[in-house]
Amino acid sequence: MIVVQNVNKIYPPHRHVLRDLSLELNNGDRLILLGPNGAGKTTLIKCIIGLTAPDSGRIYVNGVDVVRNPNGARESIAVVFEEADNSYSYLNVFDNLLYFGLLNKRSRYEAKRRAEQIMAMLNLTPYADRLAQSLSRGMKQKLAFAIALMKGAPFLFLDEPTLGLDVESQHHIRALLTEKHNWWNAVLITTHDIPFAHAVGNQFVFIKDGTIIWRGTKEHFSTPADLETHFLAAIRSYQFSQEVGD
Ligand SMILES: Nc1ncnc2c1ncn2[C@@H]1O[C@H](COP(=O)(O)OP(=O)(O)OP(=O)(O)O)[C@@H](O)[C@H]1O
Repeated sequence: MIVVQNVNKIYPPHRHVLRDLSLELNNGDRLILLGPNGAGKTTLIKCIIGLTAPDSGRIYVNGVDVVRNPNGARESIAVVFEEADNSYSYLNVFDNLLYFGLLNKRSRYEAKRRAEQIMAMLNLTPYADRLAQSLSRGMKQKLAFAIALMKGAPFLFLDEPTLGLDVESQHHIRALLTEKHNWWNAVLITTHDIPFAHAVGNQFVFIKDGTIIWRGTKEHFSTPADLETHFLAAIRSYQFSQEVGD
């Protein structure tokens, strides 16, 4: 379980990016963070994985205090940032996966088995012998996702996972995220892709100006269009109340 309590983040000198933000990520959650550009989604992820420290508030990852022990907390989270390139360009796809499996203290046999499973799930098997440097942008994005899965962490964070992916690759990632398996306990996803969010998410958090303006479950939206309407209405009413308050 991940607990974020009353987190504030201010980039110097006065950029207040997260404002008293609290949320939980529980086992089984596929939590979608939806928010306009600059809302603070990536900053929130960076705070949770200990890449940047909040100015106030607490964050616990399976009981580990992220500010006091960022490395301990990070062990439990696999992250794929937008347009991530975490692969070794001079290794082929399979060797990249094998390498990261061994790095994460798996036996050679286990790392090989997992790499083969992940390649099959993401339709990367035909590319197993291709050097990472020869892959297209979208394929590199899939490889970054596959490498994150090799970590076998209980929490998976994906920042804009469908950006730049073709329709079939998006389909593979969507299927993998919604299939029943025990590869991770919970996933947190930032995206601007409403159909993807609707297909994958079971929990939704709308964020604007570093504040959570709405949270709820998938039951609120029967279609992607419903989700979009609800999201736009939440953003507009928040703007309205801000203006009234000014
Ligand atoms: N290192 C930094 N120093 C100063 N300001 C920053 C820094 N990183 C981000 N910001 C600012 O903080 C705000 C929130 O950025 P963040 O990347 O968290 O938003 P986001 O919701 O992920 O946006 P997007 O949807 O565009 O990816 C933005 O105004 C951004 O310019």
